[in-house]
Amino acid sequence: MTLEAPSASTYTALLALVAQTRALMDAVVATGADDEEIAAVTEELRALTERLDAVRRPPAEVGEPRWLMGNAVVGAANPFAPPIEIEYLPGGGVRAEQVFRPLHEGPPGLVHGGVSAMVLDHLLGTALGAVGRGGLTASLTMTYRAPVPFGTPVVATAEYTRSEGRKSWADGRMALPDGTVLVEATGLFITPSWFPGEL
Ligand SMILES: CCCCCCCCCCCCCCCC(=O)SCCNC(=O)CCNC(=O)[C@H](O)C(C)(C)COP(=O)(O)OP(=O)(O)OC[C@H]1O[C@@H](n2cnc3c(N)ncnc32)[C@H](O)[C@@H]1OP(=O)(O)O
Repeated sequence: MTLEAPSASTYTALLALVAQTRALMDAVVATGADDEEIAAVTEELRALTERLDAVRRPPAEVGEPRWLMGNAVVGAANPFAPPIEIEYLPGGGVRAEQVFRPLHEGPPGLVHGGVSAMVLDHLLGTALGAVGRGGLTASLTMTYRAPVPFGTPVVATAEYTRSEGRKSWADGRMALPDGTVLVEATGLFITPSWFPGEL
């Protein structure tokens, strides 16, 4: 069964809910509230969680209108997503600029290496999707050259490099706006034999 896209008003309401939830997550990471206040907020959150949980939707299939809304990197409906907005470059390849937050912390004051890998994995996959070579990540190799800061813009780019049958490769990197490379990634993606190949 195809899941319809949400109406414009539901979409707008959902974006507001997600933005508020992201703000909540940031506040939780940084809070210095005492135990009584933490317990009181937890109770309020329990009630809110029950209200939303009472109306669940089934997960979307690949290519359906909602299929990337729950995505952990770009999902409009996913508070965990940084979120990343991807730009398709005219000469091929993709680009995304983002400011990471304390929510993405690994070593104190720096972005977690797994978060960098998650973002670059998605960007590599999108670069391949853009040239009709969509697939699942089979392997991802990361090279961490310098720490990724939060609170300041970071630019990620990726592009298709080559294919052999169902296997395709892409390269990507994260850099400071002045071009200083922080992290590099190369990935092998495989179009599963079950995938019809049309999005
Ligand atoms: C579904 C499409 C979506 C399209 C979307 C496009 C839009 C884009 C937007 C979203 C962008 C998201 C980007 C994030 C993408 C993830 O996060 S995907 C989630 C993480 N990855 C997974 O869950 C994948 C789990 N693994 C699998 O499902 C299966 O192992 C795979 C990768 C589909 C391969 O299975 P298979 O097709 O049965 O592979 P198989 O026939 O055994 O092997 C085929 C060939 O690949 C080689 N191979 C297989 N696995 C490996 C490996 N790990 N390493 C090296 N070589 C390997 C084999 O040796 C063989 O080589 P040849 O003999 O042909 O030379």
